[in-house]
Amino acid sequence: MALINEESTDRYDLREFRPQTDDQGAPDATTRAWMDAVGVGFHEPPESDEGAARMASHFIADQETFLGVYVNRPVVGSVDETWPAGTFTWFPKDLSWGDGSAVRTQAVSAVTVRPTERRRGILRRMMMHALERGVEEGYAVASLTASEGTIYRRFGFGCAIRERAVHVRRDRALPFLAPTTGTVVMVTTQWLADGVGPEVFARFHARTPGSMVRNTGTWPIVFGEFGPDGQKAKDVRAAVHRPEGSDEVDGYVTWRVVEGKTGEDTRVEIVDLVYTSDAAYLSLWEFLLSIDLNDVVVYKRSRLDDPIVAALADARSYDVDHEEDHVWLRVLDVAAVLESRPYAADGSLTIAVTDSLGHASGTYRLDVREARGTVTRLADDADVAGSDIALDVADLGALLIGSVSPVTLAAAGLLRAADPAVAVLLRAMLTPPRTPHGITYF
Ligand SMILES: CC(=O)SCCNC(=O)CCNC(=O)[C@H](O)C(C)(C)COP(=O)(O)OP(=O)(O)OC[C@H]1O[C@@H](n2cnc3c(N)ncnc32)[C@H](O)[C@@H]1OP(=O)(O)O
Repeated sequence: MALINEESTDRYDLREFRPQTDDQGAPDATTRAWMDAVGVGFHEPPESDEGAARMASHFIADQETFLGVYVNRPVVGSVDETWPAGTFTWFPKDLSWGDGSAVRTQAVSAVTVRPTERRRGILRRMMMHALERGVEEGYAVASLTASEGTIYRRFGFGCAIRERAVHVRRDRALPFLAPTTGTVVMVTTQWLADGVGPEVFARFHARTPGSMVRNTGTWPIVFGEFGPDGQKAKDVRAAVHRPEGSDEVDGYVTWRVVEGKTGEDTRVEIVDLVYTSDAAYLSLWEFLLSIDLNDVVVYKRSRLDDPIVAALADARSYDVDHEEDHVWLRVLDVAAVLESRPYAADGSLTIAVTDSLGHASGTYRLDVREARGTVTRLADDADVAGSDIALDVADLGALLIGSVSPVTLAAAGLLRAADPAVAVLLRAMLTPPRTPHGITYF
């Protein structure tokens, strides 16, 4: 397809800035224009003034850095006079290794380019700038959740964790094959939001490989304070689980019931399911499946190895509707990220990393003793032929959480192992403390 607008090297101006609000809490003109442009990119209606003020306060709380790409000499009357043609943001976000430790990632979001300016290199320019700034700011890894599956590999991102949208038919699900323990009670969403909910999430995050901390703006949505449309969500309900004989909440669920039209299922849709024990996860599912006057329980953030399948009276009541990529990781500093994660087995191997953008290129030696890794940079270039393992930086990102196996990547032709046993060793070393589960989009 021909470019809609003529190519011109000085057509654009890239600007980096922090979101700002005035005395009344309203976003300043530059911030508001950036937000409106993001809305255009994602086909969302403009925010009300109240919604825009709330969102701007969240961006500031999350320490976001905005990029805007502006059209120089805009045509009179065009939106280019106020809105950037390209938008991009990054901010710090911890990724949990599941043993209580985490690595700070450069989280990337709100990537949009206006349709009239697409495929003219605006995304590439913003990404190059952001990753260079990420290196300057000391990030070992960048992260994102993607709108499409084929955009980000070219920039060195690999899909490190996948997720499933599932539904469970109620009529064949219960009783579970093994009895559950503890108690489930309904609570108000306000009570959860006031402290218990975020506190339970913090414990989930610490013990769950692949969990990412939440944006400030995620909390009001999971507790029904606002729906995705910015209006109060009156239909969100909540329940918590406590272990037998304990006052401490070890899991919660929020959900809404969506009534089916004639001939359609009525659905219990899980909004947020957060657990700090297997018992809590199981009991909350059992509770949801026991709610009368509906046909299915729907969950969009299921992990690949879901224990509910084994627990159900009839495992065929569980169906996967869709599976796709969840969190993508882009290694910026190989030594720092590999030294930040725990390991499940000792071992030593050399790894050659190719990176078309250069940030992670090199040959490295990873030595793991007593669950901690030490990385030595052996060469600036990737010694592909002389190393135990050779792979692209995107595939190193894919391996990081331990959800994707090096043996699988070798079978896919993406990882070269001098000896197949080395891929098996690396798989054992990278085994996460428990099944990775990401439940947070950003
Ligand atoms: C983390 C997030 O925010 S995910 C959200 C991403 N945004 C969206 O999906 C909103 C709708 N889409 C858009 O706004 C734009 O089309 C974008 C942001 C996806 C792409 O912006 P553009 O400025 O057109 O991309 P740009 O011209 O810089 O292209 C860079 C490269 O990506 C490729 N590319 C661009 N868009 C896509 C796409 N949708 N799918 C696959 N490849 C793509 C280009 O072919 C180009 O490849 P090359 O450099 O290897 O030759």
